Amino acid sequence: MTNKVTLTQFIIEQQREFPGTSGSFTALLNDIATACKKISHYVNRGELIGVLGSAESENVQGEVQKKLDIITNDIMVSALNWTGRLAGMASEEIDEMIKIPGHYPKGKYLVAFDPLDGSSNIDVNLAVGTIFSILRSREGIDADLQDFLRKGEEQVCAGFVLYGPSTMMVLTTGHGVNAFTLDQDIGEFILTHRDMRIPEETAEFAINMTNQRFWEPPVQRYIAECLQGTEGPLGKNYNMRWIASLVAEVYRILTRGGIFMYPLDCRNPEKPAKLRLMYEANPMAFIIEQAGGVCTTGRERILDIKPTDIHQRVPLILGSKHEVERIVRYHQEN
Ligand SMILES: O=P(O)(O)OC[C@H]1O[C@](O)(COP(=O)(O)O)[C@@H](O)[C@@H]1O
Ligand SMILES: [Mg+2]
Ligand SMILES: [Mg+2]
Repeated sequence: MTNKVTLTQFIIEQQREFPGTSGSFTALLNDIATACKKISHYVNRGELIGVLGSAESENVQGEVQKKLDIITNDIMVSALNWTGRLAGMASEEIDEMIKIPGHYPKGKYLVAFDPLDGSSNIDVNLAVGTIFSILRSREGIDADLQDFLRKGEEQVCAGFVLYGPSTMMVLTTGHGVNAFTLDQDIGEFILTHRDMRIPEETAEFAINMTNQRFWEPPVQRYIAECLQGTEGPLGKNYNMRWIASLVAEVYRILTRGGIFMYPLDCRNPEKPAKLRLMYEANPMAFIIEQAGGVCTTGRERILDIKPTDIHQRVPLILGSKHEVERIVRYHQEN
């Protein structure tokens, strides 16, 4: 690769299109990239440094935390809270909104993040990731909950880092989707995938089939039709994947198309969905739409949802345009 473009160079180039930008956004992205490089180090070393396994504690979601859920959360918080670029943070692993300590300056951005996505995979050495969503806030003032509870439509940036065979950052600032591969030799994220586009057609779906009996009729119908293959109304044979890691599923869909579903289910009326709006669904929806895909609950565009809680859960259906639109139609017909 002749001319290696680093993440910093790429963002500065993009920012040049907006006269008057202060550079604090570029600096914030570099802070996040530095934190994720550190996380990549920990994830890569695993039991060599004794970080695998359970932490025997529960998070606000009622999930037993992995040691790395806590370690990656601390890495993100300590990389971001002192920089003067943030007015507040929110994390999957912390109950309340995270305030910037009093003695640090307050900035004009908010970051909501899932420090370790796909955490059930970490002990079995499968792909995991970090997901982040950036919103603007009132500069120099401690953010409050209302500053956070804004539609995904208002995000200024969304991204995720995939810790897979290679470590990659996927990013959008509302001008398309680009991916960067971490060059471990120089410790830089290098632009390797420019302007990623999701194919509109697909014959590959991802869903946790073991939840089938809890799904609503539109999803039951769609999956039944996929399984009928060429003999069925969809007239083509489908393939199935389930990695149990949202970041890995979304990266696959960005690369070769597909549809991912964690739909509404009737198992527990208190918890009708699994994935979280602020730091899973919203950032992925921004990325998917910027790459030409569609992202919905089945009934509502994810980016139009007005959040009511930092840890709110939503049904999530995303991917190739024509396939997701079919499922939205099935919900309307139902
Ligand atoms: O274990 P299940 O039900 O298959 O769910 C897998 C899903 O849960 C998640 O692991 C939830 O994310 P966390 O690991 O951050 O809690 C997603 O990445 C993944 O898509
Ligand atoms: Mg997650
Ligand atoms: Mg997580």
